[in-house]
Amino acid sequence: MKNVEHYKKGYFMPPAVDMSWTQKEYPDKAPIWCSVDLRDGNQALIIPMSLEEKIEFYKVLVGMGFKEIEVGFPAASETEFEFLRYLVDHDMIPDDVTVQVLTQAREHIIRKTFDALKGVKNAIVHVYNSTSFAQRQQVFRKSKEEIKQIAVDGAKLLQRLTDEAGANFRFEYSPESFTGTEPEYALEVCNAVLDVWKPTADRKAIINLPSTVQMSMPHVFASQIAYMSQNLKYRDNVILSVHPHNDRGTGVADAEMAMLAGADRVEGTLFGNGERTGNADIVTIGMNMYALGVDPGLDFSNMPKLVETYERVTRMHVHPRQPYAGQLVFAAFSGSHQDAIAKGMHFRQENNEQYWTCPYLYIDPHDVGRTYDADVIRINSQSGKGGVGFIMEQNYGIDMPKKMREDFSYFVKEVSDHKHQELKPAEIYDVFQKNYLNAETPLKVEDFSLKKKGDKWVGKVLVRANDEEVVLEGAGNGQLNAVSNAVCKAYGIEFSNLVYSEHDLDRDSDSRGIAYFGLTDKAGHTTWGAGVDTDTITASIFAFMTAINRMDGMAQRVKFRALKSTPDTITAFKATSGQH
Ligand SMILES: CC(=O)SCCNC(=O)CCNC(=O)[C@H](O)C(C)(C)COP(=O)(O)OP(=O)(O)OC[C@H]1O[C@@H](n2cnc3c(N)ncnc32)[C@H](O)[C@@H]1OP(=O)(O)O
Ligand SMILES: CC(C)C(=O)C(=O)O
Ligand SMILES: [Mg+2]
Repeated sequence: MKNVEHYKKGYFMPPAVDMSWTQKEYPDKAPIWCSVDLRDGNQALIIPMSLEEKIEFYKVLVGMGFKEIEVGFPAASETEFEFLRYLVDHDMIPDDVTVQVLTQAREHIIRKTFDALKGVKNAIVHVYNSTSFAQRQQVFRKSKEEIKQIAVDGAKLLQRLTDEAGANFRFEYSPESFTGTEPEYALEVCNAVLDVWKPTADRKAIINLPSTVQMSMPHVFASQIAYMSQNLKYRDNVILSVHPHNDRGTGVADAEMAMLAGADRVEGTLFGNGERTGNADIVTIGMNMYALGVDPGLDFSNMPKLVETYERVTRMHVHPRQPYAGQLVFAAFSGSHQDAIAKGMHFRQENNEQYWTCPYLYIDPHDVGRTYDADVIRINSQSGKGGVGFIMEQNYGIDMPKKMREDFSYFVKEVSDHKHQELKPAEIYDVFQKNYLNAETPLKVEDFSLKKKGDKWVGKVLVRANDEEVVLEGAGNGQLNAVSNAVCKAYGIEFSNLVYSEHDLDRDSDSRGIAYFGLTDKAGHTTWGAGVDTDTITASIFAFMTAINRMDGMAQRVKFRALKSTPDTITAFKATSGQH
């Protein structure tokens, strides 16, 4: 980067302050939140929101529990002015909600703002002027005294117009570009404004310190806030507010550390919309508190709806990796993550855990209206048996033996790898069905019969092989054993390490069961099969035959042996079948 010598820090360190706030781990209560979506967020949009869009967004903010909402800059445009009038005329400001309006510290702008406020019961009039070194030097070309005077004059006019209106509006002052302002000077200006307003316990004033342009690391911003908090006049009657932007990508951290350092209030927007890189994201700040067990006092429980409305009315997009809200923020594609999540979910169920401790998921996706099925475990070529097994269990109630899951996961991986895409649950089930379920080649079970003779079972299986029908017969200690012996003897099959399990497919209305078989051949290769039927023994035979069919060299073996029964044998079998 060839121009690095063009840069140096643009902020000023505050004089030494009490830094004991650095010992706090996290804010232990929610701040007063103020949404500036409809003002700072709106002024940063390519196409600012229309009246209808602002109304819809406003309703969402009220519904979430915001008690202070900056509804606009009424002097900026007709839409901004009309929006506030609409809220007043349609009685849309609940008694416990205070609307806030922003104005420059200029007389005609302030007067226009007060025109918009007629009839409003609870309002915060927010006045600002820039105080930074750069703005004093380049924009205003005024001395520190002259800049302070702009603030004082603005403060006086707010007081006068409020008195004239017989209103009880509250006031907020922002030394805009605070982060580029010498802290001692910012303090001097804010104290001068407070001397005009003389805030009381009944009518507190808000001093709002913006990182209009973020310039430092969060601990520097927080120490500037600590300095202001510890030195402001009328401190008990001042609500100290912060308004971080995100130029360095640490808007959230600025807000969080500022709260530790003394801030009582946070201005920000949903999903961090706002000028340039945005404002502090209130969703993330609030959810960060929630995840540490502190109630943020705002309702984020239907995040998908929040995202949908936000994207529609602002025409902005929530990034898939946006904390708590992005499409992919709960998704685990990688095998080891999926395995741990699936085990974590089981552990939670089994142990009735009070606290959320599931690996890889910072919060329970359900708490923000997300689902495990669609949002958490997602399958691609990076996935493993844990994730694939979880999907099959969650979506289809299929709980394969552990080793079968592993075998299955390689099929799934291969399909995903070749298609070069994510596989949805239905596609994963399709892979299962094609590879494991009721396989009918080279041997198709057409019927079977089982009879007890003494302490043995005799099994007869009618199979179709090479397009011929053949009745196979065998005996064994159990029913399956009899069938297995019949088939293995006929085709000279040997296997060991038989794995068997079965369970109900409880999601099925016709109460079908599923059975699984794993067989290991002489070369040590294990093949798996599954069978589904309303009858357990039938399901088991299908599973067994699928595993047999999938053994190495079965097709050649069946072809080579070319077994077939006489028509008489088949007729005789059919006459006695259906007795299982
Ligand atoms: C960091 C922030 O987000 S601050 C909020 C920024 N948001 C907006 O500006 C959106 C709404 N603003 C607007 O629509 C317009 O700026 C208006 C209607 C408010 C004012 O419009 P205009 O008067 O035409 O223009 P503009 O805002 O550029 O005014 C510049 C003048 O105001 C002065 N000024 C700017 N801000 C302030 C302030 N906060 N207090 C006092 N004077 C100010 C400038 O020094 C400049 O003075 P000059 O005319 O002597 O050179
Ligand atoms: C008006 C002020 C508070 C502002 O938006 C900023 O400085 O970012
Ligand atoms: Mg701002």
